[in-house]
Amino acid sequence: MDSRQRPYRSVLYIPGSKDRALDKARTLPVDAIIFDLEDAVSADEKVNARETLKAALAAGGYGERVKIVRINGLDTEWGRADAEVVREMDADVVLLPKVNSAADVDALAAITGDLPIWAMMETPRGMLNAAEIAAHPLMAGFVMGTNDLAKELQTRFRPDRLPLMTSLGLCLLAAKAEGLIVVDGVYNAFKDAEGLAAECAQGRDMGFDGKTLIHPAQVDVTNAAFAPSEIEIDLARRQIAAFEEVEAQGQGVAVVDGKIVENLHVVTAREILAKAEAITALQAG
Ligand SMILES: CC(C)(COP(=O)(O)OP(=O)(O)OC[C@H]1O[C@@H](n2cnc3c(N)ncnc32)[C@H](O)[C@@H]1OP(=O)(O)O)[C@@H](O)C(=O)NCCC(=O)NCCSC(=O)C[C@H](O)C(=O)O
Ligand SMILES: [Mg+2]
Repeated sequence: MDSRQRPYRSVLYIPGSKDRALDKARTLPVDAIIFDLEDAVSADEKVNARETLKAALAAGGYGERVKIVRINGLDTEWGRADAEVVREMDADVVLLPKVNSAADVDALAAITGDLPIWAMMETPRGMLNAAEIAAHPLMAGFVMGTNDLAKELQTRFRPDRLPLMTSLGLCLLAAKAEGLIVVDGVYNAFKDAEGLAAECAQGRDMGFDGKTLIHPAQVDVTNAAFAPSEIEIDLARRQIAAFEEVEAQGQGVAVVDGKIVENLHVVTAREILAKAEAITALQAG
């Protein structure tokens, strides 16, 4: 599957120390999993969690889901050993928390070699350096850490997320400029499906590929929000057909539902259809 079309609608955090959750994830319809060794694991459990997670990944059963391991920061007592163990794990990606600069990414790459790296974008300095972090040759994805960001920026929670908009926008710009995957932060109230749906819709409108999740109850809402809707698929098909018709007559502009359709709109329409097909293929596989 073309990595740009690969769905990342739902990216579920699982504490690396919790056997039941590690097992449950094998049955959940998520596009990717973040196996966490950082904030979801208490200090007392950190060392054991590494071995628990290594064994779970070796046992397999996660199918097509992208396997991302979030290590502790390299400035902590666990980070270096985590990074060394990730090299021996069956992981697709290593996720580095609290990335401040491209130098932080270099330091991880010196341990993990050519394993693709994703960055937690969750510090004020990371926001200011988002472009250089995104441009690192091993960087493949950004994850918004909206809890840490809110803490560092001393913001208040607002349903419209106005206090976080500058940060979300900076990371989206940097990620899109480099062709990275970029997924939105978590919605903490995991029993509030309505609030989650509203935040997913906002994230989708802004251009995020998907959302990070903390509980299985959040999966269906998120998968639906970040998949092309039937209305979008139908419009994309009609736009392509209308454009091909006028193009055959030597013209460059079609009109669909009273709106112009030019070549650039057809590019978007084709991406929507490709994303829908990729989701269908993933669900079938
Ligand atoms: C929030 C939770 C502590 C709730 O756990 P629990 O009380 O066990 O929930 P339930 O009883 O409703 O669970 C039902 C079953 O689902 C499984 N489960 C629960 N959570 C997960 C999960 N995340 N992945 C897979 N499976 C899960 C339970 O084991 C039950 O299974 P079963 O018994 O077999 O039916 C808990 O959901 C949790 O710990 N969530 C993850 C929290 C987490 O990862 N936090 C760190 C990431 S958030 C963050 O750090 C973002 C960023 O850095 C930032 O700064 O913003
Ligand atoms: Mg965080």
